[in-house]
Amino acid sequence: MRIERVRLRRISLPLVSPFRTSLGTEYERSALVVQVSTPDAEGWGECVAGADPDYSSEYVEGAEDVLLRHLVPRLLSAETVTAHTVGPLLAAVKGHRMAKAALEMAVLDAELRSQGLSFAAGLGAVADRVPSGVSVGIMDSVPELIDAVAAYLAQGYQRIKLKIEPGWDIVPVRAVRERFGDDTLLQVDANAAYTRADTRHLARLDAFDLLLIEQPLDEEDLLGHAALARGLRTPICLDESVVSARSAADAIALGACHIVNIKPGRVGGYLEARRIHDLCAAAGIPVWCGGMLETGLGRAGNAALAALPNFTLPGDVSASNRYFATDITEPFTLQDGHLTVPTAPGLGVTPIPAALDRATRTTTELHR
Ligand SMILES: CSCC[C@@H](NC(=O)CCC(=O)O)C(=O)O
Ligand SMILES: [Mg+2]
Repeated sequence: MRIERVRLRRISLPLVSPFRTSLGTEYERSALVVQVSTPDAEGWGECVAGADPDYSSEYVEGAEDVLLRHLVPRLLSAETVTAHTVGPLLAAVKGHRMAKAALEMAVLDAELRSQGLSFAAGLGAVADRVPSGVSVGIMDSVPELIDAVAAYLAQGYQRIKLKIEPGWDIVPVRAVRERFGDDTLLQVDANAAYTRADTRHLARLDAFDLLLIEQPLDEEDLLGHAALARGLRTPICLDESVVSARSAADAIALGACHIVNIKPGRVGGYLEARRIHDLCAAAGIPVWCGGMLETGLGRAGNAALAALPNFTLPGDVSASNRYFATDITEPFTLQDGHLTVPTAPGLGVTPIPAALDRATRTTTELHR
């Protein structure tokens, strides 16, 4: 395909409620929407980098800059581009995986739309709906947490993930386990808030029959996670540490994880996400689809990805209203605790122009 034009929209969507993690509190979602125009189809992508470089080194202004000055020009000057050649075309630019992922996602969307193929068909989905888990932030009190979890379970969510940090871990997890019983699927996510010195403290979480403990230590501390895995019964899951198939293979070889949270934006795109899925399947490592508070665009791609065969644990692919009162696409809604995998060509969704305009703060366009 020949890329004629790329349009970047910086958007902002208010969150329905503050989302607090060990990294801080978010009140609105800043993101970048990428629109790629080709003679055959338009393609849409979403950059998941947040407002601040706290989850990873990427942040929305930095992603916008590297897209405009280094990544998009490389695609506009190429004679033809396919989703599979985006990676090699951009390889000379080091890092910036979330920015690259957004561009590859838009090219993949345009390519699949022009072929009349859905993301699900293009990626190899084997299910037409996926179970939805939900991520629950750190709250001001245990009663407030209990009320929030009760509401999510009443909506049908299949799995509860609790954000934890030192000072908010054992007590809230015990309260949720005791209030909602042993059958509730429960896991925690520390966003790297602990250190190797916390092993004995984290081992106290073994009492609560958790599915996993997500990213307890620093993203670069694979040996620390391997040591922690030897000290705990609860499986270790990595998120921030896994940025590519290579890093997934290294983490598995070192015994640093039993489970992997796959996020297409974090690993450089849906194609690398599939490579990680396949590598984990070969190693007997189950995976699930993580979330980065995506709009309906990323949510659509993630629902398709989560339908691949080795995504055997409920992911953070929630309904749109978990975060947004109004999404920029038709909202994803929970049906019996599941999201339906889109079947229309490409992502299967497109932004609603009025909603996209309302969310747009700036628009920048680059042409061939
Ligand atoms: C720092 S908040 C974004 C990253 C976080 N994501 C979630 O907790 C799920 C967010 C979602 O439901 O999209 C994670 O570390 O897994
Ligand atoms: Mg996480």
